[in-house]
Amino acid sequence: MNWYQLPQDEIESILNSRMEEGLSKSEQERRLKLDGPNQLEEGKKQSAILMFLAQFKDFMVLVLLAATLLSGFLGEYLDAIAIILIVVMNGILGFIQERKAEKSLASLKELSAPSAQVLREGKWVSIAAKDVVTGDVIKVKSGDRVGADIRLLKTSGLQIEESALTGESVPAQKHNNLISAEDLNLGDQENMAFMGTMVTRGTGQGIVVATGMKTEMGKIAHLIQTAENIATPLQMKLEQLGKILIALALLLTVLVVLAGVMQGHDLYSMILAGVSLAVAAIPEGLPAIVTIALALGVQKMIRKRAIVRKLPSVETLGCATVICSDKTGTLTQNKMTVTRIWSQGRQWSVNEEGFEVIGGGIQENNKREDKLTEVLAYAALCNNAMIEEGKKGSLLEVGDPTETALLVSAYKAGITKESLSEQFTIQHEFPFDSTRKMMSVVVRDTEGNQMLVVKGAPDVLLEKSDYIVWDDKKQLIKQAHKERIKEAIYALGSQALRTIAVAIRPLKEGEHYSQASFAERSLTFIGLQGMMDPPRPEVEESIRDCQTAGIKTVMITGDHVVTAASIAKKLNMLPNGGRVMEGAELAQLSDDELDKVSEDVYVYARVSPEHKLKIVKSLQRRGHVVAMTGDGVNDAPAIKSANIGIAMGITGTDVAKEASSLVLGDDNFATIRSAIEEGRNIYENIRKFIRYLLASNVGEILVMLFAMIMGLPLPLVPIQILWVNLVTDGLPAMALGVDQAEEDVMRRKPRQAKEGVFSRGLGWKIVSRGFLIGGATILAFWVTLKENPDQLIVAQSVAFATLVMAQLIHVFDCRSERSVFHRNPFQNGYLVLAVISSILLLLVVMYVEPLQDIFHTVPLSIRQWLLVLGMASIPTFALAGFQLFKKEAR
Ligand SMILES: Nc1ncnc2c1ncn2[C@@H]1O[C@H](COP(=O)(O)OP(=O)(O)OP(=O)(O)O)[C@@H](O)[C@H]1O
Ligand SMILES: [Ca+2]
Repeated sequence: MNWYQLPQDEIESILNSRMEEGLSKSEQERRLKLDGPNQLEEGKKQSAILMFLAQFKDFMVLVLLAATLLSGFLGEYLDAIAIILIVVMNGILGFIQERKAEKSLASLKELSAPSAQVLREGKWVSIAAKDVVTGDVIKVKSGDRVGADIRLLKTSGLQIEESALTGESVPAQKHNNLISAEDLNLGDQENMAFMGTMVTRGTGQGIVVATGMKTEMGKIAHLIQTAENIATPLQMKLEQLGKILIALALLLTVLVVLAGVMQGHDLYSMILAGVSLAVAAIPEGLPAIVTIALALGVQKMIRKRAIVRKLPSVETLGCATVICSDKTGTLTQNKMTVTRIWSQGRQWSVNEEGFEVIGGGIQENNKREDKLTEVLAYAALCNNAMIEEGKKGSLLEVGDPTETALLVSAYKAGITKESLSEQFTIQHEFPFDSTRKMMSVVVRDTEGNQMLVVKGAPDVLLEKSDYIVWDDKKQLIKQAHKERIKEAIYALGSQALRTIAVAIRPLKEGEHYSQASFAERSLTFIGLQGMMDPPRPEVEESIRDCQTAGIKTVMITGDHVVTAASIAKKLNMLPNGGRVMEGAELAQLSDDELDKVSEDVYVYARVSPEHKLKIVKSLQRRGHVVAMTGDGVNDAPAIKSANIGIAMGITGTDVAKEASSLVLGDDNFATIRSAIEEGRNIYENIRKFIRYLLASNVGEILVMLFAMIMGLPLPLVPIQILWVNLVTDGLPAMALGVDQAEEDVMRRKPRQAKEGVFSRGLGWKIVSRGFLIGGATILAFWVTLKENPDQLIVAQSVAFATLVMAQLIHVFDCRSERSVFHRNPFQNGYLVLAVISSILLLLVVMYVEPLQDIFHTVPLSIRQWLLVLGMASIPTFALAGFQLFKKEAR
């Protein structure tokens, strides 16, 4: 038996569910326990223990452990145990960092989980797709990803793209009829919808027949294991860089060992020191900290309602040079109110009380004219929204704001859907789509006359009109009429009003069309309604911020040119000399022609979603990094090709969201701005700790190298090197990863997408500060050794303290691209805490007696501490002070 061969009643009885009712909440919960969640199983995750052990698989760590064991056998128990402890602690630190990174990534995935519409005891509710069970009555619409296997029992123009299952990329037409054939393959089961496929058109309802791994998708799921967590470009660059750094660190270490042996140090202690140095100098923590910085930044973005779906886009965000944004709902509030009505050359203004003729001066409040009634009634008839009288005379509105606005204007004249339904029954609907820019219904009145009622974009409707009602008579439309209508459209549009026109066509008995393009022609033009959609208050400032940040903002809208341009002006998006281009013109231009002008266009009006792709491509050819918003199925290609594809969280379809790398939880333009700011900041933070970590490592290596070259004894013992690495690489580096943005991040030009890790002077800063850290430390060591020639341990303690303090001071310098004097050092509380605890740990190993033995330290005198602090300040303040001096001198 196959589901597609069964009639509705049999399916209902097998699954114990009814199409009109759906399941109850308790029944759904029971079945969910029985069948398990409606999810495809993911590949096995690495267990915690394995992840912990993986921290030690590093080659140099193994060498260190081996060398330590050797020294243990040779009787240096204390040293051996201490080294092993530090290595283990290093492993724990790495483990915690990696775990945290993974957890944050997992919670990100959760956020973008899809939902489903199901019937619960007769009421439609939205639930998480993973809670859907067999027997659930479920509904899908254009733009949805199907959440389970469904036997379709009601469909309306439903088309589903099933390439994920069948390989067929042309959408399949679906219906709800019984199919009797045996052994149909999935592609031919036209009354079924399968999990993971995409609805490209129409709507459908049905009963869920399989969930989770039992679905057709589940059966092949092992073939398509999700390969998520792609590394970001920066992570990949760092991985390459990591290899170079390892090689470099090893090379320098070998150099240190060789120089030491040549200077007469004994081979064994040099090797142990060398291996410790290599372990310390290899920045093994870098990838994990990068991930943490990315993940924490992303969580911060979520709090600002920007949900990142693809981690790499966090980096790209900071490089954006153009934002192409929808108008309605993103730049404006999508709260529509009809304020003007035009019909037969007469205009009314609409306010709370009612209608008022403009220009004529005659108050006709509450006295309805037929011309007015027709425009209002037809717009309410061809309408999918609903309004209900709520408490205290307020109106509850459900549906598309454009449509509720039309219901409200009709309501003000006493026309409601209920009163209309006494007169008309709706027989068929051609739903609205942004390409046709209109919607129509076929209605029959009480006398049995059929007619088509259309509402939509006025300029488009006018093109399709052969007649007009003028002087209350239907007549052929003349040029003069058209001029009057165009004037009216222009007048409404320049007041930033969105315009909707209404038209009709009487149908002959039995005349019926299955396609909108045949039905919507030879119309009779009735009138216009103009509605206000105020700009979102925060948008103007965000647009200004973007301009200061070197980012161009472009409006792309399906709305009329004049309306679009006048809103763009209000928002300061349209500079003097900036161009406004219409979709029709855009469609005519070749790619080359468009490239010549796309730089100057700030508003694209009356565009179809398909045009967005053309705009993205052109801007990209001009070298732009493009952020592009969208919500519908046909926005998906543009969202995908944009460098940063942005989907609307509220109005967006599953398809758009899946194509996107960023979802706006509130559909608000201001959120894009915040995301870009955060994206820039995350990248800067990553640069900050790369700079800090690498400069520290360069310093560590150079101390040893200088000592060997100068023929001095070892300035640091292995355990000290390892300790420095553990303490300074851990907390302070992580605290830099969550540092506050510099005040001027949004006043800089966008970063070049191709820029290298070390660009903008970072490489120089690392080398110069590392050199100074190494130099200052060796100087402190040398001075102390001169004073106490036979007390190496004192000089080593001074070197140890100097190296640590130099790094802990330098960490504050890393917070700014300019210099340490530009920022308040106490602003980042985490960093202050990290530094204080590191200093305490330093004091502990220097002043707690049993630890002194292990760490080869002795307490220092005040004079020696002054030396330590003086030397440790040099790397940070010398250059910064010099620069400050230079600036002041200028
Ligand atoms: N529900 C509807 N029924 C009929 N016509 C509509 C409806 N919604 C919008 N229109 C008309 O179609 C035009 C294009 O609408 P579309 O949804 O493509 O873009 P938009 O909402 O105006 O702007 P944006 O693209 O910025 O969201 C509108 O200007 C309006 O005239
Ligand atoms: Ca280090």
